[in-house]
Amino acid sequence: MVILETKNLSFSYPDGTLALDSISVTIEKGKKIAFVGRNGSGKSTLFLSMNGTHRPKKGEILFHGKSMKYDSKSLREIRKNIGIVFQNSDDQIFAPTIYQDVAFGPTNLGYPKDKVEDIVNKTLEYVGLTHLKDKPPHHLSGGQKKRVAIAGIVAMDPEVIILDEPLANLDPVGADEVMDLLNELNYFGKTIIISTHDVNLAYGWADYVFLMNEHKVISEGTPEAIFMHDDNLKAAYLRRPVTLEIYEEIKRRGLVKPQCCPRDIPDLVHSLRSQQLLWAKVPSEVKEGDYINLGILYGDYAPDSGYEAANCKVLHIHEDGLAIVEMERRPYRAGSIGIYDTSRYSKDELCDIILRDEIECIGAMGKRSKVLAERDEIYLHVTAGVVDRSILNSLAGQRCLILTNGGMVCHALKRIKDYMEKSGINIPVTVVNPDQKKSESDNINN
Ligand SMILES: Nc1ncnc2c1ncn2[C@@H]1O[C@H](COP(=O)(O)OP(=O)(O)OP(=O)(O)O)[C@@H](O)[C@H]1O
Repeated sequence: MVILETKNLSFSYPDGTLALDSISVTIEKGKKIAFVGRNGSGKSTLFLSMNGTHRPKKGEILFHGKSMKYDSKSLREIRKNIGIVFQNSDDQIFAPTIYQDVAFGPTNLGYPKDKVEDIVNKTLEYVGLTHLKDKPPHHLSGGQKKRVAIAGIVAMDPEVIILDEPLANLDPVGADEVMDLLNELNYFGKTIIISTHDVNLAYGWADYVFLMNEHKVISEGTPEAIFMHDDNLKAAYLRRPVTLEIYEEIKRRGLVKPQCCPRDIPDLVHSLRSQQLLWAKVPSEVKEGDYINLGILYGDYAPDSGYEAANCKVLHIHEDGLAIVEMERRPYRAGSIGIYDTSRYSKDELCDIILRDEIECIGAMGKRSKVLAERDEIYLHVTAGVVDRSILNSLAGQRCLILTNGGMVCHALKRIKDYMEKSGINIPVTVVNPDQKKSESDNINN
């Protein structure tokens, strides 16, 4: 279903600078959309047009199929439903305290005081800023300010959230936290639109990509369709994403399956091709006939087993120290992934599960789970890219546990099941503390 649309949209600034030149885009509801283009290509101007801040010189914008109007009542309605998070958080945050800042939107919408209080408290908890609510925003770090700005928009419960360069000036942990938040919002049905020059982010994250250059959309499509074609990237002065760059290099060496389009590390690992004989550099003490462990490959090697560590027999050592080695199949079971739902958190239960299941790798997704783990001194091995990292670790035989809550439980399960389906590798995965009441009622209903 289309939620937002622009038709032949053109816009020039009062000084005559043309910023948008006949832009026609269609945004599907519930999708993750990235506008990618170099500086000055028109992304920010397009976003400000999409929420009615800029009035187009030509063309129109449609929200739910209705042409945007510019009287104050219509604009208020549009801005409630299409929220923008600016690139620079200081342009967005202005109230004396974080609480007041987040309360600004809902108050302006005319909600009663107790409703505003309820919304702000829930939103601050959601973005993990409750403990800072009475602080002045200018004392916060860049990542915290970004979360306040997002909270201010989320508090109005818009259908579409637009973020201009959401990761600009954030450190890797701050960036991961913001992306976790956006994924969660999208999982609960929000349409998320971002602008970025980061091709890796757009390629790995988006469902659909628009490439912009010189005030125009020059191509659009799935990330695979856009980023596999150098012509597209050249035209927009962009580079190829790193995962594709690595894939192409190892493809040239015949080490991967052809026609893959890896979007993340698990995809890249899965694209590796089986090889029976290969050249390898071996330590000087190794003799012909020895076994050495060269690493881990799986998939084609052992289609019936979940996982395989490839041990290699050294057949011949060449005088330059390189050896021809033959891979031997040594199937092992994959590790496992447990998901612990922290909305039913109990420290004692969690510690029992960690001991009982001999968990080797614990990751936390979402602010609430991280805060609980920190409070109770549960050591977290992974705090970013938690699902992918757990998949990779479980493929290497580890027993992993993901702490998360709410809709992210289903999100993590889905991501792992999608990977299993795509790769044909079976990773045991369960919610280790299921909702008893819900499972009983599910049983009754079934
Ligand atoms: N207030 C303004 N007055 C005049 N020209 C402007 C103004 N704001 C932006 N422009 C011009 O409009 C064009 C599009 O700018 P815009 O900020 O939309 O691009 P962008 O893709 O968001 O860039 P960036 O990636 O640097 O944020 C540029 O040529 C820019 O110089």
